[in-house]
Amino acid sequence: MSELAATAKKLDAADELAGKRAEFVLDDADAHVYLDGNSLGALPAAVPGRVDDVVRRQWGSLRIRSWDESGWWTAPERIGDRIGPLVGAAPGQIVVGDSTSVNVFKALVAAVRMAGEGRDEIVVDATTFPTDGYIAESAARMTGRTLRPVTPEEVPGVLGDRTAAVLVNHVDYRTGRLHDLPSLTAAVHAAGAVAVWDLCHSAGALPVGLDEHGVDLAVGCTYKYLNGGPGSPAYLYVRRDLQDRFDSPLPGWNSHVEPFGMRPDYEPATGAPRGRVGTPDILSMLALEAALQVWDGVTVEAVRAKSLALTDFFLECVAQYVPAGRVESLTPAAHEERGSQVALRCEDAGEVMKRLIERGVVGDFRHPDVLRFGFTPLYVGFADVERAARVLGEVVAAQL
Ligand SMILES: Cc1ncc(COP(=O)(O)O)c(C=O)c1O
Ligand SMILES: Nc1c(O)cccc1C(=O)C[C@H](N)C(=O)O
Repeated sequence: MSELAATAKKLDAADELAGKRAEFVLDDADAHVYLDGNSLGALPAAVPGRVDDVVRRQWGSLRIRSWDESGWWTAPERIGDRIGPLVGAAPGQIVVGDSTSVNVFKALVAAVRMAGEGRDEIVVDATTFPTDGYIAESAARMTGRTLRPVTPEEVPGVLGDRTAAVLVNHVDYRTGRLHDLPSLTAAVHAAGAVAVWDLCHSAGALPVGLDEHGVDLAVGCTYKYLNGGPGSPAYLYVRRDLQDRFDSPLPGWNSHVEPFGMRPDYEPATGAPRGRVGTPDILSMLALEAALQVWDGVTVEAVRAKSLALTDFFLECVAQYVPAGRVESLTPAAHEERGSQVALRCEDAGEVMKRLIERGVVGDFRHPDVLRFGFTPLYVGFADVERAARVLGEVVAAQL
């Protein structure tokens, strides 16, 4: 056994989260190493039974009664409150529903409306996952504001009296860089603007501290580190003291103060339900609720500690196994700047990832030259990490 394999064994033996892997449906450890949970989280074992019950009993037998009797109507806020502790939000501030893209739209337009008429600029993360940029451009056009794309590092330097809202990613989807949420939020507030954070790549991987850091609005998906399943609904956080000022650009009937009054005039609900739009996607939503059970007894701090240990160990193994100069890490070495993934620049990344997947190491490729490896601490172990780096070394050596 190599020295690194022996180290992996020791680290796995000491891992307090190791038992969580059994709560997921995964192949045998020697079949696949799954390092793509930052795109689609693995299936929690509790989900199929719950979905079966929701479909057969709640829908099949109870039918319409399930809106009340099975808790369908209140699911968006109930599940929002289950996500709350994972992102540092007290109850009553998160509503689950719609996609991240739709929630980016709701949050950004509402942020511009909160900021008031005098402010004519929306600042957006220029390195963002594309959907946020596309929607910010449309939101700017619709609200008559100018869009200013800058890197997160440049944000403090462009803030001023003109800034209405700022949309930033907590963790960069390509590089895995973790942006400084507390200081950027404080800078946005000092300029009198509204901060909107996209938590897709941080929620469930590291502490976010929404309430603690006074974030105004936040959105995120649930199919990555929260393991909600393909297309599972996203969520929207509106800080409690801003909820009365949240003026939704999509005021659907589910966000009405009296939805079943069927009134022609719109009067918004109070609290988190104001972020709703239309009928919730119950099947996906209740699958997500079952998926969130894996968090019982787990703290985000423990997940973060393991995440950093996994990514550190991966970088160490890559340095040992991969021929010098073949890959270059785009992910910051400093812990305070790292999310839960490692991105390696590699000239023939598309071909290399294909070979890796053929050999059972599943990461993903991002244009034009990035190998991306996501580490989900609830089901990835140190032996997985050692194997992934070793196979990567063999694959790139063969491609030379
Ligand atoms: C940062 C970020 N925002 C948004 C999205 C996607 O949004 P949606 O769930 O609407 O496809 C992703 C990934 O798909 C993402 O990485
Ligand atoms: N949402 C996705 C999908 O529907 C298909 C394939 C990938 C995704 C993703 O989530 C991609 C992911 N946001 C990324 O960071 O690349």
